[in-house]
This record gives sequence, C-alpha cells and structure tokens, in this order.
Amino acid sequence: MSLFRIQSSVQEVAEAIAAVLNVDVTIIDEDMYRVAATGKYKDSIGKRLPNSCSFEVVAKTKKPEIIDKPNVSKQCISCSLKGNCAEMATLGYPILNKKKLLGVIGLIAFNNEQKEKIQEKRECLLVFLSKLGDLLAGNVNYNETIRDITIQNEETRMIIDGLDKGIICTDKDGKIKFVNSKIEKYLEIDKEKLINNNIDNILPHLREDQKETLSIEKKIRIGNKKKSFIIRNIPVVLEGNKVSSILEVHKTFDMVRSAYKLIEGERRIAFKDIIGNSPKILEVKSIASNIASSESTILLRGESGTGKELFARAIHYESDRKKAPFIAINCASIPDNLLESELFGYEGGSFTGAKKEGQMGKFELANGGTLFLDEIGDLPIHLQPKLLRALQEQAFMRVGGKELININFRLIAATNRNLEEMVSNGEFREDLYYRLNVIPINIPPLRERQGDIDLLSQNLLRKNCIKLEKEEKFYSRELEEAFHRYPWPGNIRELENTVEYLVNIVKEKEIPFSALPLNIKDYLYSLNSGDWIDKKTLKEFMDDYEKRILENYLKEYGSTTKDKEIIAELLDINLSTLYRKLTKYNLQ
Ligand SMILES: Nc1ncnc2c1ncn2[C@@H]1O[C@H](COP(=O)(O)OP(=O)(O)OP(=O)(O)O)[C@@H](O)[C@H]1O
Repeated sequence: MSLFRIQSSVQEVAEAIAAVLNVDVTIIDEDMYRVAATGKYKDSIGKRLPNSCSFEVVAKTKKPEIIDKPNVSKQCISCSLKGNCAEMATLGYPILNKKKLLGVIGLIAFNNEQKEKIQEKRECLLVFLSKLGDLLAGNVNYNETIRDITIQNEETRMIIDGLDKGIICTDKDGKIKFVNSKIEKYLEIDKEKLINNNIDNILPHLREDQKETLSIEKKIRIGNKKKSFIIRNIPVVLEGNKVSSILEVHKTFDMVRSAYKLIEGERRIAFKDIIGNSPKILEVKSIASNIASSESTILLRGESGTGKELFARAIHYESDRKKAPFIAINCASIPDNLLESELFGYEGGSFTGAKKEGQMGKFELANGGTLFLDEIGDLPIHLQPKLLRALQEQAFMRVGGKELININFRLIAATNRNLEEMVSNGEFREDLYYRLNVIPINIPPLRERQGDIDLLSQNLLRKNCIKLEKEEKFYSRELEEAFHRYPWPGNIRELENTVEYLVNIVKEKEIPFSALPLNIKDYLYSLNSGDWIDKKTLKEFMDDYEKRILENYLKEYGSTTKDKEIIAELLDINLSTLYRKLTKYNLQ
C-alpha cells in the first residue's frame, strides 16, 4: 500500500532502470500488486501477480533471487503460469524499510541478450538495485512523515476550531499566521482578511513585546457596537527569544458565565427545596412561582432569616434566566465608599487602591441573569439615583468610566426595614421605592408559621446528624413544645443554628430541653407559663446567676481586652476562665 502512495515516483524509478539496463522492470508491493511496470507488463499495473510467482519467494525470504530457467526452476514449481511463462530470466530484489518488506523490484528478460545481461552483471545489478530500493524506502518514509504531519495539523486545527475561545497565532513581528473559526465569528472578519494582516490593525495596543503571559480586558468595536473581550497574550519563547504569540480571546460575557457556573454550580434552589406547608408559606410559594418568569422587579419583605434569599434564588432558577448568573450582594455588609464600585465596577486608576485594569461590578456580572440586592433599605441615598437610572435604562457607567454599559438584568430586592417610613423620613427615594415595589412579596416570620416548625426542625435534625456523622437523634416532648413556644426572632436561620448546636453537644439519642442554648431557655423560663417545662436544675440556677454577674460586670467595666483583664482580676479568676465562661453564656 505504501508504494502505491508514491506510485508516480515508483513508475519513474522503474522507467529509469529500464532505460539504463534495457530490460523490462516491474515493481510490486508487499501484497504482490504491480505498482509500476515497463514494456509488456505496463498494462497490468494495479493488478496482482500470478499466484506463487517467483517474486513471492523474494518477498517471503526478503532475499534477492535470480531465475534463469523459468518454467523449470524450483522457484517456479507452484507458479500458476508454469509452462506458459514467456520470461527468460528474472532478478527479484526486496525493497526493505528497517527490515520491513515494502515490495520487490523485478528485472525481467524476454530475450537472450537481456538474459545474458542479467546473468553477467548480476553483482553490479544487486548493488544498483539495493541503492534504488533504499531510495524508494526513503521516499515512502518521507511521504509517511508528511502524511502524519498533515493528519496532526488537521487534528490540531479541528481541536483549536472546536475550542470555545478564539485563538490567534502571530509571528514575532505580530503578523497573523493562524486563526480559528471562533475568531472569525467574534470579530466578524473572514479568515482570509486576518491571515498575514498585522495584529495591531485588528487588536491594537496588546504589548506585543511582552515576554510573559498577560491578560487584559478590551473593548473592540464590531459593526456599530462595542464588545468586551478578555485577551490572554501568551508568548512562545525559544532559547530566550520570542518566536511567536498565541492570543486566547474570550468573550467577557462567556468568561463571567463560566466563572459563575464554577462558583454557583451547587447552590441551585427550586421552590420544592423551600420547606414548609403552612397555608402562609404555600401562598407565598405560589405567588413567587407564578411571577418567576415575569421580567418585573420583585421586592421581598420579611424579617431577617425568613428565607428571602432562598426565595430570590428559587425565582431565578425557575425563570428563563436560570442559565445566566444569579448575583447577590448585601448592601448593608459593604462600606458606603466601596459599595458604588462593588455594584457598578470601576475603570482602571479611578481611585487610590483601584486595580490598574479596572474591575467589573455586580451589575455587569449579572448580565443576562438576576441581580439580588439584599438589605436594599441600607443602600446609601447618594447611590439611589444611580440604581434607579440603571433600572430604568438597563445601562450604567463604571466608576471613573465615560461609556455607558448596556446590560440586561432582572432585579430582586429584599429588605426587613420599613421602606414606607424611610420614604416619609426622606431616607429612601420615593421614585426608587415605587420602581422596586412592582411585585411585593411578604415572607412571614417563623412564629406565624407554627405548622412549619416541626417540618423544618425534623428536616434540620436529619441533615445535621448526617453532616456531623452522628447517630440518628430525636427531640424530647418538652423540646418540641419549646420550639413552638419560642418566637424565633432570628427565624429559620436561628432555628438552623440551634439544631446544629444541639446535635453537636448532645451525646444521647434523645435531645432534652435542658440542652437548649441559655438565651432560649431563659426566655422560656421567663414565660412562667405552666408545667410543660422541665424544672430548672441547681446547675442551671447557678449558671443563670453566674451569667447575670458577668453581664453586670461587662456593663460596668466594658468589654475590651483591657476591661476583661480588670474583670478577671476583680473576680479572682484566670483570664482564660473568664473567656471560657463568656463564650459559654454567649457574651463574647
Ligand atoms: N423554608 C425554608 N426551608 C429551608 N431552609 C430555609 C427556609 N427558609 C430559610 N431557610 C434557610 O435559612 C437561612 C436563612 O435564609 P435566607 O438567607 O434566605 O434568609 P434572609 O431572609 O435572606 O435573611 P437576611 O434578611 O438576614 O439576609 C438559610 O440558610 C436558608 O437556607
């Protein structure tokens, strides 16, 4: 087969030999097919030789063979042409490539003159044919190397074409040598116009001289729009000199999505994950799932820990935006002076401490998806007009930026503050209030959803036993009663923490009332409401007393490290004992 790949060169070699020696020449491959031939056999190129012909013996033994009495010689015994062969003498020489047979060169005499030549010049001919065999083997090797490289190139091209990023390869002077199809699509320019063009004409100011990998964000005008890309410039350095560059071009939007998927992947919430079947929570779930696919702004209201963020996530993941990011930011947890750049991003060098290359804000990150602004009541008044504009125009400017950035996001805001009162006190802009309050959803506190307490507490108990690798536990009757009587000011978050605490500290299967954190027990004792509760033990009375003493000292002397040193000295206990007790009573 390999000789057929270079058939035209093989034919040239056959003709050259025939011209020099004035004999007929046939060259066959390892399967006994005639690859090239001169004279009588020219018409049989491509056909198989007669079965058991003498050249088959050469192929088998990989040794040269001269036959000067065809039809009668022992090598011709089993030839299918025996008795009818017109050949008067043959010389077969194996073509070997690293001991592997590629074929046979055969010289054939049809008259006495040719026969004598083969017989007389036998030694010379063997040397000559060995050189020509090497030449043909070299040609086959070369051809196979070229073929391997072509296949490899094609495979590499297909891999690079299949990447979900654009690739440009330039030489050391910035001339474009290669681009993949993604680049044509991103830049909306044909490959032909890119190849041999200089990169500076396509993506200017990339610091072509750099020798280490650099990433930059770049806005490029494509048609009448500016699009944002993140470009990684990777120099290819050989023996200390840059020989070419590979540019990886990502759509900023795609990068943000992939980063988001990495971080956010496991925090998907569906309405079915929101535990509760009290009529109040069922109603809220039904409203929320009905409006999940709408584009309108939602304002979630409810006390801290009632599940506002959980609802926001469920709305996002049940909306058409579910494949795009859900970006949450708590307006109360970021200092006023940083909030604007966190929300809207900034351009490089716009303030002291800013990154040179600038940074995206939450609005840009949420592009295509949902932005969840928690504690919206804490959004400083000076940022409120900017949020209002971004909401109305779906566009904004980065801090220090001059260009409007268009985005597409849905806003879900949440608060536990009385926004109406804030509006009338001038602390919250009325126009923004109305813009946010398009679909208000109130999430009831846990104390108003008594029916959900058992469901939630049982579910949390199971989850925590598994998480903390504890054997299965159950609540005592008093503890279940306590869960219902306690008003849960911290709502489900407080219930979650309480159950985790109980599973951590109780070794027995049954969790008793006495294991509850002191503040909850104190509250329930203070209710003084009947005999459902376990009686306080002496230890609990003593703990209460100790706690009250410590509270009074902290009130009187303060709670800095220095103050605590003074308190420990006055009470004549070690500082470490004081810290232990403060932790025990939740007074740190
Ligand atoms: N119905 C519920 N089922 C299961 N877990 C819940 C439920 N509601 C809330 N949680 C859990 O309670 C915790 C607090 O919920 P979340 O953060 O959504 O409350 P929030 O109202 O946004 O609180 P904050 O106002 O303090 O930000 C979370 O760990 C959440 O998973």
